[in-house]
Amino acid sequence: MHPHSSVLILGLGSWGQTLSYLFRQQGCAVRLWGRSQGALGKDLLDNIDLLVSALPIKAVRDVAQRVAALQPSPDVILVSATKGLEAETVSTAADIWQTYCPNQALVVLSGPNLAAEIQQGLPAAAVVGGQATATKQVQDLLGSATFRLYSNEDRRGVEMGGIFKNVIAIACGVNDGLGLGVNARSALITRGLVEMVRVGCHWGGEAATFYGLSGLGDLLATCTSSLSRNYQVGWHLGQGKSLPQALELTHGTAEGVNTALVLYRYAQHHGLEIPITAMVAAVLQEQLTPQAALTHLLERPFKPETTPC
Ligand SMILES: NC(=O)C1=CN([C@@H]2O[C@H](COP(=O)(O)OP(=O)(O)OC[C@H]3O[C@@H](n4cnc5c(N)ncnc54)[C@H](OP(=O)(O)O)[C@@H]3O)[C@@H](O)[C@H]2O)C=CC1
Ligand SMILES: O=C(CO)COP(=O)(O)O
Repeated sequence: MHPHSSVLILGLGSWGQTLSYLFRQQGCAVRLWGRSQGALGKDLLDNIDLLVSALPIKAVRDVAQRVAALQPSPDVILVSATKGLEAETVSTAADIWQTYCPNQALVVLSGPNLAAEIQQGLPAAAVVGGQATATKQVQDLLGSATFRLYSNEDRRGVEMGGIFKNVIAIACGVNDGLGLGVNARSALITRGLVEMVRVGCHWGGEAATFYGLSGLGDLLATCTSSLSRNYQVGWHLGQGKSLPQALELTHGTAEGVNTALVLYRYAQHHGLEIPITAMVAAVLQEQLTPQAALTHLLERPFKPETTPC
C-alpha cells in the first residue's frame, strides 16, 4: 500500500477510470481531470508523484502544452498510456510529452489491458517502458498481484507495440466480420507481428520488445476479443457497414483508424513492406471492399517466411 503517494490522471475515459481504480486499490490518492471539468488548475499538480496521461492521441498535444505551462516539479514522473499516432506530425504521445515536458522522467505503459476485464478485478500484466529508476517507481506504485508489471528500457518499442496492434486488430475484426475463421485470423496476427517488428525496428524499437506484452501480448488480446474497439470497428466493416456506421456502432476511441493511415504513409515513404496495414488503410478509405482487400492479400506472390531485424 502507498497511502502517501498521489497520482493525477488526465482523461476520464475508460482507460483513465480503470487506471484510477488500480491506483486506488494500491492505496494511492488519486486526482482525476477531464475536459468536462474545465481548465487544468495548478492545484491539481501540487505534491503529486505521478502524472498519468490516459488521453486519446488527438488530445495529447493540447493537454501537454497546458501541463507544461503549469511547470510541474521535475520529481513528477510522467506516465503515458496513449496508444496512437498524431496524424499531422507522425508523433507518438511520448514524443509529444517529451517536447513539452523535457525535464520530467517519462515512461510508457502498455500491454494486453482490456479495460472492462480489469474493472472486473480479473488479472492482467503490462510493461512499463523507460529508464530503469522511473520504471521501478511505477512498478512499485501500480504493480500488484492482479496487475503484474514488467519493466523494459526500450520505451520506443513498448510504445510502438501498443500503437501498431490496433491496426491488426481492425484487420482481425474484418476477418471475423466476414466469417473467414480462426486459421485466417491466426495468419493475420502472425504476419501482422512481422509488420510490427519491421516498422517498429525502423522507428527505433528493439525486435525482442515486440515479442513481449506490448506487442504480441496486446495483439492476442485485441485481435481476438470483441471488447476491443478496434476489433469492433473492423468487425462492422466486415459485416458490410461503412466506416461512419462502424464508428457510430463502436463506443469509445479506436486509435487504429488514424494509425493505419499514418503507418501506411510512413511505410510507403521509407520503402517498408506492410501489406496488411496497407489493406486496412485501403478499406478505411473505401478504396477496396473488405473482401477485395482479403483477396488481394492472399493473391500476393509466394515468398519465404522471414523474420525481420
Ligand atoms: N480502454 C482500454 O482498454 C485501453 C485504452 N488505452 C488507450 O488509452 C487512450 C484513451 O482511451 P480510452 O480511455 O479507452 O478512450 P475513451 O474513448 O473511453 O475516452 C476518451 C476520453 O478522452 C477525452 N477526450 C477526448 N478528446 C479530448 C480532448 N481534446 N481533450 C481532453 N480530453 C479529451 C474524452 O472526453 P469526453 O468524455 O469529454 O469526450 C474521454 O473522456 C487511447 O489512446 C487508448 O488506445 C490503452 C489501454 C487500454
Ligand atoms: O489497448 C487496449 C487493450 O490493451 C484496448 O483496445 P481497444 O482500444 O481496441 O479497445
